[in-house]
Amino acid sequence: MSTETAAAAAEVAAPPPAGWEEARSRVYAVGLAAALPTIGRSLAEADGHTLAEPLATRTDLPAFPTSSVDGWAVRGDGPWRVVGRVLAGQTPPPLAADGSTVEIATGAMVPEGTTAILRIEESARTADGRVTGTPRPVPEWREPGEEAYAGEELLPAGTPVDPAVIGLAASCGYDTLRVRRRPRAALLVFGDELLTEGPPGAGRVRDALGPAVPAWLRRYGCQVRPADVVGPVADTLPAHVAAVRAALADADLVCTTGGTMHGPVDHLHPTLETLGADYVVNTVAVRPGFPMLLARLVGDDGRVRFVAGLPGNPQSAVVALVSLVAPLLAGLQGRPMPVLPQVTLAEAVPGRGDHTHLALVRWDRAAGTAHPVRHVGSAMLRGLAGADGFAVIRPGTSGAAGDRVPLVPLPLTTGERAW
Ligand SMILES: Nc1nc2c(c(=O)[nH]1)N[C@H]1C(S)=C(S)[C@@H](COP(=O)(O)OP(=O)(O)OC[C@H]3O[C@@H](n4cnc5c(N)ncnc54)[C@H](O)[C@@H]3O)O[C@H]1N2
Ligand code: MOO
Repeated sequence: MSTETAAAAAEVAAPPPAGWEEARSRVYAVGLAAALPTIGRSLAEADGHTLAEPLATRTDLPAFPTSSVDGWAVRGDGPWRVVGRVLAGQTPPPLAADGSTVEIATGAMVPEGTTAILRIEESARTADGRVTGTPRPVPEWREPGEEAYAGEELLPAGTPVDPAVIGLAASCGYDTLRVRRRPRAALLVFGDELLTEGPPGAGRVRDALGPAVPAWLRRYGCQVRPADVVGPVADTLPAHVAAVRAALADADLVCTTGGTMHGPVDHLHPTLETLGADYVVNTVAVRPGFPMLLARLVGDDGRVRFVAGLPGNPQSAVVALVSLVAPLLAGLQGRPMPVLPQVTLAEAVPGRGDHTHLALVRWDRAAGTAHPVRHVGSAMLRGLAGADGFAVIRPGTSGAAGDRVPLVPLPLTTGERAW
């Protein structure tokens, strides 16, 4: 069979593209089925991981009755005779007699027998040194279990570990957390036309994905070491096979850029076939980004790894990241499927026939509105650099101003789009 005939036959045999939402759910499900192993991490090293078990408090919170003010812990009616002092960190003896008091510091354990705490600034001393004053009617201490009872589940498994979670875990008595190992990702850049430095010209373009994709992957929780970014890989099948095989040795997810189509030097599909990969998704009915794919490989050790084929057009590669890679990584980390916020279109956005249209927009969070940006060709990155995400225009529809549509946010952190 000639090359042309073989390519034509492959086209005919190719399965239809997956719908965008169907592709996302399928990818999430295979990610969750291959969720990464759980490990113990000290609280200092847990940021960015995912809880593998629910967070349940190890004691009542607070663990003991705790004074919330500086003042006097009193028993019975005043004036009160001072019998001691209790500071934070101490275990006080009981207040045994009516008419007695101990000086107490904020955070100190309230002695048994205390009937009220009088604030220092609302107290006075008699000539013989006794304490007088009127305690406020509301208790000035925190009762054990007021925040949570011992054993109570505070956060479910699958919760991303952030500074607030770390602080809560510490206050509940944890030294380490059971978390999912963070995904290890690698990036292979394909394309002999790519320059890795200097201005583009004379048929050659700058590699825009080698520098950018690792940063996007890190924002989705991946570890990507500098040595995990390789390219441009020579446009030959043996070079592609060797590069993907080497990257798979360590990575849970290998992303590739370019070569997803069936052009004369597009070697990704033959590479996947050579390596015995199964397609989870092979093309998605979305514009831009149609030729994106996700394939799964099971190693001799039973370990499941993934190859995400990002199209070469730079904006399309980012569409593939938000469409396939984000749900895959959520599954691998044991997190819930990302829920897409709803936004109101500030202007009309055209549909793309029977394909989903992902349209770059700036998201005004205060107003809940999405504003289409300019310079959004799939080969362009100018619009992306001023956008917060993609408005989702469903197949067979177009977006009118005022329509409510889902938004796929870019994984930007606070302050990265300050207008
Ligand atoms: N006959 C057809 N040709 C194409 C179709 C089609 O349906 N029929 N689809 C087009 C679409 S849509 C896309 S997207 C691209 C995807 O192609 P590949 O994934 O095979 O990517 P390449 O051909 O390697 O590159 C496409 C384009 O992007 C530039 N590129 C590649 N890598 C980078 C990089 N790292 N940084 C910057 N720019 C990059 C490359 O130079 C090309 O201009 O296929 C269409 N063709
Ligand atoms: O799908 Mo391509 O990604 O439209 O440029």
